[in-house]
Amino acid sequence: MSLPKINPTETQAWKLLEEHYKQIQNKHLRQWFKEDPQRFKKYSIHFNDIVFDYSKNRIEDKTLDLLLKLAEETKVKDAIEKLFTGDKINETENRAVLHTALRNRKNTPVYVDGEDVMPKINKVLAQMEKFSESVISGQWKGYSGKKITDVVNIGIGGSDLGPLMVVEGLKYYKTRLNLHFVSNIDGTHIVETLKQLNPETTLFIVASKTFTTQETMTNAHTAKDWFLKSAKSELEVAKHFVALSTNQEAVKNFGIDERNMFVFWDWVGGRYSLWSAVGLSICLGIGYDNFTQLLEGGFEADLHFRHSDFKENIPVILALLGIWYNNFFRAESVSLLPYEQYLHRFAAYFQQGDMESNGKYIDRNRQKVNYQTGPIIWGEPGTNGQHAFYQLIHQGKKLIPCDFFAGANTLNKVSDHHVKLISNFFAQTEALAFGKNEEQVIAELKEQGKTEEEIQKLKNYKIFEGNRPTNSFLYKILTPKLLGELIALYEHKIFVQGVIWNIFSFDQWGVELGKQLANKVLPELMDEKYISSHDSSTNGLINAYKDMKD
Ligand SMILES: O=P(O)(O)OC[C@H]1O[C@H](O)[C@H](O)[C@@H](O)[C@@H]1O
Repeated sequence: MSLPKINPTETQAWKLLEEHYKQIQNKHLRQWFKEDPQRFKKYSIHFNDIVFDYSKNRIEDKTLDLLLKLAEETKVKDAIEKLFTGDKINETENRAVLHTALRNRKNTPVYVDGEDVMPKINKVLAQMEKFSESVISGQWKGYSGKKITDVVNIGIGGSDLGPLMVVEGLKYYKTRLNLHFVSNIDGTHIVETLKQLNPETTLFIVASKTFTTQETMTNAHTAKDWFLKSAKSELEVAKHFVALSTNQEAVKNFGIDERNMFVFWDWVGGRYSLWSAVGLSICLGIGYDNFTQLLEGGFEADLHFRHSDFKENIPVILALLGIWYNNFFRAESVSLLPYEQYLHRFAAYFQQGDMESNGKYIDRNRQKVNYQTGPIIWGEPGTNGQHAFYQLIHQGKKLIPCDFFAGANTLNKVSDHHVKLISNFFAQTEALAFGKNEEQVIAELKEQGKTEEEIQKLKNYKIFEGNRPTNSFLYKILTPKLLGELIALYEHKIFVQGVIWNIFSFDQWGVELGKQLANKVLPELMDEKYISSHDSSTNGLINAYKDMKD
């Protein structure tokens, strides 16, 4: 059974939301907060150690009722069950979507084509535990008998961004190993990484779901050549190279011992794979126990998502608010702003998670949609962003809904840094919502002793309209479990939006054309002959390249 194929704009809820939007589009958050002092209580959800406050959104009870009705009419509840029970909801690739099974800590059976996948998941987890413990403890030795000190994960996209974000995010829990990530085909990436490393003490993880990705294969070969220059014998490769993949044949052909292969399956999407064998670099970076805590967090968020009433359901509410701004206010982007330096790759990770999942214009009926789908995701950690792009969020012409994240406690207590950090977080969401009106600006300028003329000259520039919506995630402290929760909540937000937009969130055909054309262009760059087989711009650039290169 597949997902329903309902055009959301044809639902009754959508039409009512359009009407409702017209009525409230100019209403100010100041007004809403004045009318209802209970807004925070009403529009916030507590889940484990997280307080999720969505009261600073341009909504009222009716908005939420209609959005929930939209979820009902587009059959989100059924879709959630299909996701968790191994239905082949990735229809264009005829695959189930079961990253949730990878973190199913209760171990209840999950079936794909009649087979319970839990035993094989557990087998790989046990392999990951044993391997990571032996490398961390130093029992695993390199070819010259030394302990491993550095681990290089070679992968790209989902085989890079997830583990990189988590290893950075949980650096506080670091093991003695130093983790490095090489993704780019630009040789600079691997060259600069290898410069710091000793082949005798370096372990390479080649992470690729397909084991055919150009970047990863090229980097893996370069790493192997570099290693063999010092190790001299192919036999030593087994001590320094492991593979994470679904493609056993290609791993063997690369020369990696099958015992050093950690498998996963076609029902794990690349951008959802950090919970699978792709998490091996996480196990090495923060230890297996912490990795299981991350899984535990993901699992608890899954239970919350699957079983909570939609009114209390963080991913569902996040998704509906996103649709409210994306499709009715016509906002084009969402900014993710962690006030937590460790989460500096969080937005980059969800750029792939969200934009590769929902950046689509063909619906589940194979037709072009007549409404907006996935937003642009971007962001940087606070407070850096405040000194860079917040000007546009506060006073620009574009509406940019923002999600803020911060811990009530820090892992690095140093003088009064944390309390200052947090004061900025609270202040920003307050400023965005309520702004500063003309009266306040004039009073402020008067107090500064400005003349009437000076006040007239300056005042318009100093007014903040406000009414900029934000969500806030305040959590107790950043732990592996907390990060697992946050990631899974956002994964499910993406899922719910894809269901409502009637698109297929788990394929990524849009990345193919560029790859195909690059393969066509590559041989054309190999000689000096000018080419004329493309359009004039592409020909011009290729021929200019031929003139310019040494
Ligand atoms: O893990 P791999 O098979 O090497 O794929 C790496 C990446 O390749 C492609 O560009 C896909 O769009 C991504 O979803 C994927 O994560």
